[in-house]
Order: sequence, then structure tokens, then C-alpha cells
Amino acid sequence: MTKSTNIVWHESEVTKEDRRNLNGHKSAILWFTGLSGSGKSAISVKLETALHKKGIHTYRLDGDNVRHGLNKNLGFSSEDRTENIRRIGEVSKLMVDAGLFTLTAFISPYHKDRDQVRELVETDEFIEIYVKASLEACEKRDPKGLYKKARLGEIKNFTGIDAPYEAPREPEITLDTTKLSIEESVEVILTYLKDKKYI
Ligand SMILES: Nc1ncnc2c1ncn2[C@@H]1O[C@H](COP(=O)(O)OS(=O)(=O)O)[C@@H](OP(=O)(O)O)[C@H]1O
Ligand SMILES: Nc1ncnc2c1ncn2[C@@H]1O[C@H](COP(=O)(O)OP(=O)(O)O)[C@@H](O)[C@H]1O
Repeated sequence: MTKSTNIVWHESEVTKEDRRNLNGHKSAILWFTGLSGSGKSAISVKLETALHKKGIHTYRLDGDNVRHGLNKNLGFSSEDRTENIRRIGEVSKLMVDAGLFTLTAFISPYHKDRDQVRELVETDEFIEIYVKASLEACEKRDPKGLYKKARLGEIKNFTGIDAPYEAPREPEITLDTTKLSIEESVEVILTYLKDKKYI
């Protein structure tokens, strides 16, 4: 018997389409992935501000509101990272159902975990954004001093050092943050959303 046996779905009267119509725009997950220090948080924060100013309903998920709350029982083993991403995917799906552009900023290092989130929603509801920067560049930025600690062996399983990062094969958007400024990256995403008639 699975744990969900005997649980019956109760349909709402208000649908995702109703909520989208009320908002006047679509909803989707903007899934940022990349190494620590690649720029996921910096870009997603500025993108959210830009969308908000346009009257678009958003919510941003990142370590602050997830790893300190919902997922505070998870660490950085491959199993815990997979569970971290699975929960974030499920929460993001609910937010898309609620009519929001949901911006997620997690390393999400494994193809299979990101693909599982993609499978959870409609094809056009998952936009994978690869925030690309070399390990060298991220380590040079080292905004939280974590690479230094990882090199000293004070943090184990650090992505890029002694834990893997699997770069997306076919992301909807790639941002090379060694070439684009934060503002330019935001513009690339806004252009994509306009071209594809999301906004
Ligand atoms: N071992 C290890 N590896 C990678 N990162 C580590 C680790 N330990 C702590 N941190 C800090 O946690 C942030 C990554 O958390 P995520 O939830 O995005 O990771 S994951 O998607 O589950 O792989 C990451 O934040 P970002 O810099 O925002 O990516 C780090 O600040
Ligand atoms: N072109 C750029 N794009 C994004 N971030 C940049 C860029 N140049 C420098 N940075 C800086 O690099 C750091 C990236 O950190 P952060 O956004 O926390 O990355 P992540 O969320 O991927 O760990 C920030 O301090 C940001 O200001």
C-alpha cells in the first residue's frame, strides 16, 4: 500500500485558468541552476523586482526561505539534494497553480532531479535557466567564503570541488555571467518571456 492510498483529491471551483485570468498573465517556474556563486540569487532577485514593477505576480524560492524552513532537516548528500529539489519542485508546482511566476535559485546539480521537476508541470510551465560561470570565476567571487572553506576541507561535498555539477543539456536560457552583467542577464530573460508571450 502506498502512503497516498485512501486520499481523495477534492477539486476547487476556482481553477488555475481563473487565477491566471484574474492576474492577467500566465504562470510558470523560472528554474535557475548553476554553481554556488554563479549568480542565481543576484539575477533572480533583480528579475523579480523587474517583473513586480510590471505588475506581474511572483514568488522567489531560495535557500533562505527553504533550507532554513521546509527543508531544514536536509543536508548536502546526493540523497538530501534530491529530496531538497523534489520538495521545491512540488512547492513550485503549487505556486504555478496559484498563478505565480515562481523563481527558484538552487544549485540543483543533477539532471534527473531537474528533469523530474520539469515532468511535474506542463511543457511551457518550466523554464530552465542555466547560470553559467566557470568554477574558477565562482571561486574568485566566493561571496560567502565557502569555496575557501571547501578547499581547506572544512566543508565536505561542496559542489564543484568534491561533489558533482551536471550542467543542463538543453536549457531554455543560458546566461554566461562571466560575460553578461546582472542587468543584461535580466534583460535576456525578460526578452525570452516577451517573445514567448508569457508576459
Ligand atoms: N556542500 C555544499 N555544496 C554546495 N553548497 C553548499 C554546501 N554547503 C553549504 N552550501 C550552501 O548552500 C547553498 C546550496 O544549497 P542548494 O539548496 O541550492 O543546494 S542543492 O540544490 O540541494 O544542491 C549554497 O548557496 P548558493 O551559493 O546560493 O548556491 C551554499 O551557500
Ligand atoms: N555578471 C554577474 N552576474 C551575476 N552575479 C555577479 C556578476 N558579477 C559579479 N557577480 C556577483 O557574484 C555573486 C554571485 O552570488 P550569488 O548571486 O549569491 O550566486 P548564487 O546564488 O549562484 O550562489 C554576487 O555577489 C554578485 O553580485
